[in-house]
Amino acid sequence: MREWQAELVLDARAQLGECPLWSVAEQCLYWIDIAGRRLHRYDPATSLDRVWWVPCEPGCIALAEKGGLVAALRDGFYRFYPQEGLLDKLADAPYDSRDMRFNDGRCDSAGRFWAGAMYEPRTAELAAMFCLERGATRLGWGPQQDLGVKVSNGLAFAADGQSLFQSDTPNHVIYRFAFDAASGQVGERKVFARLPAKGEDAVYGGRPDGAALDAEGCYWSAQYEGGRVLRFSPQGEIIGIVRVPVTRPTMIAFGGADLRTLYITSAREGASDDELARQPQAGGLFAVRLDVAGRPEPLYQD
Ligand SMILES: O=C1O[C@H](CS(=O)(=O)O)[C@@H](O)[C@H](O)[C@H]1O
Repeated sequence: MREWQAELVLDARAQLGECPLWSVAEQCLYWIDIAGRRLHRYDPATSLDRVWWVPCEPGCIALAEKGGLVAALRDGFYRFYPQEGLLDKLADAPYDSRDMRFNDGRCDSAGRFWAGAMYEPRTAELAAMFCLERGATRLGWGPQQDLGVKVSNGLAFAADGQSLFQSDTPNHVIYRFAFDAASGQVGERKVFARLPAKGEDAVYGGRPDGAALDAEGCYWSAQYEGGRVLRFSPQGEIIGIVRVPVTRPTMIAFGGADLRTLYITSAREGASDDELARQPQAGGLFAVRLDVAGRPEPLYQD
């Protein structure tokens, strides 16, 4: 079992840091603070972190081939142009935004933008996954994929375009779906890995939050409330652990010139005052150098 230790690189104190994305073109890391309603751009060369406020919670972002970002905010789909600070709404949210919001999402190899939505009361498995569709005269969300989960998380697309990974955080499970990158069709779902719930295991190791696949096809999953990131083999076995000095790592991204720096976002949300006093770095951005590379993030195709 390989082990690594992540270190703080940005004391951001985000309420709910999420969705880090490495821009190969800009050599910087975009990331978001969902609860803080902010978009961020961290430049490791200067340690500067630029911030933009947005009108409602951003659930996820993706890099766009024509420049800038796309963003799934609670009330809809937007294009964002960092240079101008311009946020342009292109489609309404496909759900009742009073008790649902977008959460984790990313682009597939065909440049489609996928966004999972979570039912915030978490009292039923009502989360769904939506894919943005571009028609000749219409940009909007395709049919929702009712996933039967509470919180859609951990979205990742296999390099061969034939698998889609997704986790259900409160239910401690990671799924792998059959997927067809050419058509965007989502197929049969199978359990990829299950994590012990509180009380089921001597030491609670957290629950599967955001994730990414590395160049060897291994799935790296941030363990919310577990203070670690787990590396799973393609067969779903835990083969590596990154220790994080805060309880709530939320999502990861491979970055740096060689894509061998693992960036980890984290959260303050849900932590007690006592916990925050013991973990003042909660909500920060962490990093660790690895001996395995990630893959460049697919870009959204306008
Ligand atoms: O991605 C997220 O997951 C966390 C974990 S859980 O749903 O509470 O188990 C959640 O708190 C957060 O709001 C969500 O963005």
